[in-house]
Amino acid sequence: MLSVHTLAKLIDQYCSNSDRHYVYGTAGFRGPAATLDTVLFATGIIACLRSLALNGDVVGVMVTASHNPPVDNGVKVVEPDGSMMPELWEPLATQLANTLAIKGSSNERAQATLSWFEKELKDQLQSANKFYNEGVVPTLVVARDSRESGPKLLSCLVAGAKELFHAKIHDFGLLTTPQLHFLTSETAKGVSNVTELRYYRHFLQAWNHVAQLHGIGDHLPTISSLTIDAANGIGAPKVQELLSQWACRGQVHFINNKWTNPELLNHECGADFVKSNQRFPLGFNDSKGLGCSYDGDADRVVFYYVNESNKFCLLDGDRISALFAHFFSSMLKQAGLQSQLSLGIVQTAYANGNSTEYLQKTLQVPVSCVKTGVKHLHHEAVTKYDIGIYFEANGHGTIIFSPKFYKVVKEQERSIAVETLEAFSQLINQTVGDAISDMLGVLAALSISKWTPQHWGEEFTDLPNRLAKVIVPDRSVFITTDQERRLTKPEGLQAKIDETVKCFQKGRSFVRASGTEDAVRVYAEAANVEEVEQLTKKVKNLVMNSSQN
Ligand SMILES: CC(=O)N[C@H]1[C@@H](OP(=O)(O)O)O[C@H](CO)[C@@H](O)[C@@H]1O
Ligand SMILES: [Mg+2]
Repeated sequence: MLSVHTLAKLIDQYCSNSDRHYVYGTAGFRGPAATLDTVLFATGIIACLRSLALNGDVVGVMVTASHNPPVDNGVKVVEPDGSMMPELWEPLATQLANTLAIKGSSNERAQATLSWFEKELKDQLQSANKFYNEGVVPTLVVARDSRESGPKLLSCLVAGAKELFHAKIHDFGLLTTPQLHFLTSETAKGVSNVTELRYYRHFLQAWNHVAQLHGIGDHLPTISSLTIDAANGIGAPKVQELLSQWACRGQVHFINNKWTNPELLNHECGADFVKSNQRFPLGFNDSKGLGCSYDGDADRVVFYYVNESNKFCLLDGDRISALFAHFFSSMLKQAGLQSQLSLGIVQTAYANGNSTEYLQKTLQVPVSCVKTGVKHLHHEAVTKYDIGIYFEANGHGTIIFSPKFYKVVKEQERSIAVETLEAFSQLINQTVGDAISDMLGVLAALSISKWTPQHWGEEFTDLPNRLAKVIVPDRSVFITTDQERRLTKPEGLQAKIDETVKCFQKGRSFVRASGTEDAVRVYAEAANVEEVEQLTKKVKNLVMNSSQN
């Protein structure tokens, strides 16, 4: 398919990083930007092979490291329908990046890569090979977040895809991650000349529809103001663009919107900072209104407000699930569809125990627990429910509506509730969690339910909880089962955790290796703050001791 000489030349030019080990994990490849050019080159090839395996269908590529520090970057590949690249392909991406990065001359690296192609293209990638030989050209849509390293890294990806595959590439420039997912899927549907404007038009139209059904004019009825913290990331100009046409824009303040200053990205602001530190982002001073924080690529959102006792109250992913669960069960009842359409929530083990109890006992909505990582939540929501609501506690999530949902709703006699269900399925970006679209969804649900932020926050009380990290010599020895809630290895550790947890009221704790950081995570919750601190400390010690043995 290509000569050693050509590939070696490209390696010389675009793959300065070698003698490293890379893994395509939960969030694609991630790491310090200076170590990633080979990875980006490899990802260009993988994206092209994926497109070829789909007979030239559109594959998306997003260059971002989300909430990570500004010096990091990363990349992930998106399917034509806007979902993540299938898990089966992840090891291929890992192998290719590591083959291109072997220690050796560019000729040796090129040789190794070509042998890998020979071997792999004969097995898993047969269809890609077939279409390649038939002259099919891969199609990619690409974009990046606001990081300084983005343009250079993207050029490595584009070089590989163009020189080796003559790929057709539509470069959208700067986008949020969910915009890229959405526009990939629109392009794949065959819409011609897809531009960024399509995204804004779609979500504004959906908002206007919901607003008109419920008489929401230019003022959100249950909040006095909305402060948006865009983590100094790419979400800032994008949400500003969308909201410039929004009827309720008069109520909005922006903070941390200095996206052109890359050093400020995620610095003391953004969804991850707010959720991890349980405090306001820098610059927040709206004690009467509702605050919301996006992460660096605007695929996560959390909300917060100040209560009467002047206390910071976080409304995280679990709360967003709870709000939507309440809203949709009520709409289904009003539409008389509760027995025809199934509604369910998908959480991970990190969901607060009281949120699960509220969903199951108070709202009587089924809850599934799956492994960490959006792809697992997404899969469960798609396969199990007609309206599948999924949010990680950190604010990443969306709602998925099944084909049956659309069929049933279409056949239904028109009513406000039926039309609201329909309009909401447009207001939510179903391809992936989207801070901007989720924010509009939350504001609509609050307005329609007549819930103030306080009301939302007081539906249930979170159990005190802690999320801690332990650095161990080798995190791969921590093997889990039962949706990551229990350890099977290191041997004996789970029994010790169980013994410890028993001593705490409402105690729960679990340990798992992070998929995105070189660390083991320890989660604990208990009836009060003192107990949760103690429980966390004890379990952390157990983890540390098990690693020393
Ligand atoms: C506890 C936690 O927040 N874990 C995060 C984090 O995964 P880890 O595998 O825990 O590192 O990054 C993922 C990707 O962004 C996100 O999906 C997930 O929720
Ligand atoms: Mg993100």
